[in-house]
Order: sequence, then C-alpha cells, then structure tokens
Amino acid sequence: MESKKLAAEKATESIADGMIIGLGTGSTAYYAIQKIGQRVQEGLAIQAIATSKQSEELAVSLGIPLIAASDIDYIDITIDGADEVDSRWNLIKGGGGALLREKIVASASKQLIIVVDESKVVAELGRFPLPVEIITFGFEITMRKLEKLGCQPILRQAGVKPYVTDNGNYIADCHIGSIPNAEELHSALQLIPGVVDNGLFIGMASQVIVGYMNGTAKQLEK
Ligand SMILES: O=C(CO)[C@H](O)[C@H](O)COP(=O)(O)O
Repeated sequence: MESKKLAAEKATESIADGMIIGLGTGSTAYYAIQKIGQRVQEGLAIQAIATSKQSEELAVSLGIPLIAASDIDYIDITIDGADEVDSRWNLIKGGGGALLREKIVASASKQLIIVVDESKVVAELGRFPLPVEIITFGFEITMRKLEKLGCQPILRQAGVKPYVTDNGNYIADCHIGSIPNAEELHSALQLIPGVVDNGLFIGMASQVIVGYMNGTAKQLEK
C-alpha cells in the first residue's frame, strides 16, 4: 500500500553510516527493510537486528548485515509498524505476532520510529484486539485470568492449530473495545502468571510517521 511505503521510506532517511538498526515486522516495516536493503547495496554501512524470523530472512535476502543481540549494548534506530497509535504515541502492536522481540528491541533503542498508514491513528486504543503472548503450559488458566480482567481472549490460530510465536509461545488476542488507562491495563496483564508480554507499547515511540492516501507522509503531532 502506497501510504505505508511513504511512511516507511521517510523513516529510513534518519539512518546513517555506522548505525545499528532495529528491523520491525509487518507489511509497513517490510517497506523500510526494502529501502534499507537498497541503501546497503548502494554502500550504506550499517548492522541490523531483526524482530522476527520473517524480517531476518528478508534482511538476509537483501544483503543487510545482521548482528546478534549478544553483541550489542544498544540500537541506534528501530523502525517498526503498529496496529494502533493514539495521540500520546502509545501503541498496540503484535498483529503480526512479533510483539515480544519487538518490545525487547524497542527497549534497547535510542530511537523508536513508528511507521503507519492513517487508518492506524485512533483517539483511544482498544478497537484492535490486544495481542498478549502467553506460555503454552496452562494456557487455559491464563486465558481465564485474562477474561477476569475484562478482556475477551481468543487464542490465535494458524489453520487448525494454535499460532506459535518465534519464541514458542501462544498469542491470546484480547477483545477489549476501549482502553482508557493503558498503563493500568499493562501492569495488570504483566501480573498474570503465564503472560510473557502484551502488545501495549507505552511511552516507547520517539516519533510516529503517518502515511496518507493523498501521497504525503508526516510526523504525528503529540
Ligand atoms: O506489531 C506488529 C507485528 O507484530 C506490526 O508492526 C503490526 O502488526 C502492524 O503491521 P502492518 O504494518 O502489517 O499493518
């Protein structure tokens, strides 16, 4: 989609020689990785760390040099997509199932640039079902606890089997409707045994670039 591409390519303009770059996951991050690959082929000297096996394979196919998480202390810039962004730049992520690695990489990044098309910008988070990564052991118990928090959790499927993340876990997509207090919900979710992480990214984005149908891309004002 052109508006995703516009936002993603604009974000890559901040990348310079010598940087360590976090590569996001999803159809918008895909365009950023493609552009980074093109610039690497033209001589840009960077190293990258991927947030999913899918993005890692794409990076390798484009000749982007990868670096292991164990070999870095920080990441200069990560470019990633989101499923929802509110006016405070809080996010729902994980529609592509990569939320855990995305959050680890984001947390080690000096700058997290979020790239979205205009359909992702919302007044309040929660319309998009919140992905929660859960341990497979006792997942039914964990799902019941999620339900008690007021979510309607649906175990994500891949065909006839549960979807399994790159980390070997399941994802419960929690239908909430609206999240008036994201900080509170985030803390409550993290207290449930069996929850590894959830798709709320609070206060992590340094910039949000939105691509519009009219062919422009600009930073979302806070
Ligand atoms: O969080 C993610 C993957 O876990 C993605 O960034 C999110 O789902 C947005 O994807 P897309 O750019 O394809 O709309």
